[in-house]
Amino acid sequence: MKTAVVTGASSGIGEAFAKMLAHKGTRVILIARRRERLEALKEAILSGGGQADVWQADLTQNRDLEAICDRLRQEEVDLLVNNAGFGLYGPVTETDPDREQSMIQLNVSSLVSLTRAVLPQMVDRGSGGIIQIASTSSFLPTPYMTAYGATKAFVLHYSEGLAAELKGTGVTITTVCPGSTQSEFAGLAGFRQTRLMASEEVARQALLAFQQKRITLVTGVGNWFLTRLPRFLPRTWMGALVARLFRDRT
Ligand SMILES: NC(=O)C1=CN([C@@H]2O[C@H](COP(=O)(O)OP(=O)(O)OC[C@H]3O[C@@H](n4cnc5c(N)ncnc54)[C@H](OP(=O)(O)O)[C@@H]3O)[C@@H](O)[C@H]2O)C=CC1
Ligand SMILES: N[C@@H](C=O)C(=O)O
Repeated sequence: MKTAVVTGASSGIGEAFAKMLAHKGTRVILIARRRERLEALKEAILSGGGQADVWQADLTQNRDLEAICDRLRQEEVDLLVNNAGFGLYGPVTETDPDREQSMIQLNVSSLVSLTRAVLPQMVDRGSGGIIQIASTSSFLPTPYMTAYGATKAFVLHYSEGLAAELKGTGVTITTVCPGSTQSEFAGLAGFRQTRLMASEEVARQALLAFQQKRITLVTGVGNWFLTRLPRFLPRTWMGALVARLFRDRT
């Protein structure tokens, strides 16, 4: 039986990944802070005949992160879904600096640590891979979600670089860039989203792209066009355009 690790499995896109992977016969290791949510998900998976384990952790806390990385080094991991993340909406001068640091820690540093924890064993075996959850925001400056967009730009560049480094090793990295998706994300970030895709649809497209060894996936045709705009418009225009779209989104 294959083993997949899903961070941020207690809601939204991560929960959808966990359910889908378990349904396909993969054992899933569920990581997030809210233990009761993870235990309920584990029960649902077990009662459907699947296998799941709960590893509760706050991935912004070094002690928790290191403990998870140690456990991962001792597991045979076939797939890591680096999904845990959150956003922060508002003018940079008005957002909470501590929350911003936590976001950078979770969206960037933890993702890198978890990636490094599983990669050596995958390369040694010559199999397995990682799905990294970035965003359509990875491609554009995102005024009013400025730091969030920058964290997701990091995820895209880091992961595409890694994918190229790993060519020929048997290990693949698929970076998934969702647009607005139904989950707890917008409420927690403090803004309104429009034209939402279901979390299940994001997970479904992502698993298919991973299976096809695609390097990058933008979910949805409209989102795909949005991410291509910077090729045709000056970067300063992109910033101004997104500022108009993102202003007054509370
Ligand atoms: N929804 C959207 O519109 C989009 C989302 N994304 C990305 O998708 C990913 C998933 O978000 P989504 O499902 O939408 O949002 P949710 O808020 O529904 O899910 C976020 C998940 O991350 C977990 N998480 C948050 N903080 C921590 C932490 N400190 N330690 C461990 N786990 C944590 C949460 O669990 P818990 O609170 O229990 O710890 C939760 O399971 C994120 O990386 C997000 O940036 C990208 C583009 C668009
Ligand atoms: N790309 C999204 C966030 O990551 C959004 O459109 O809200």
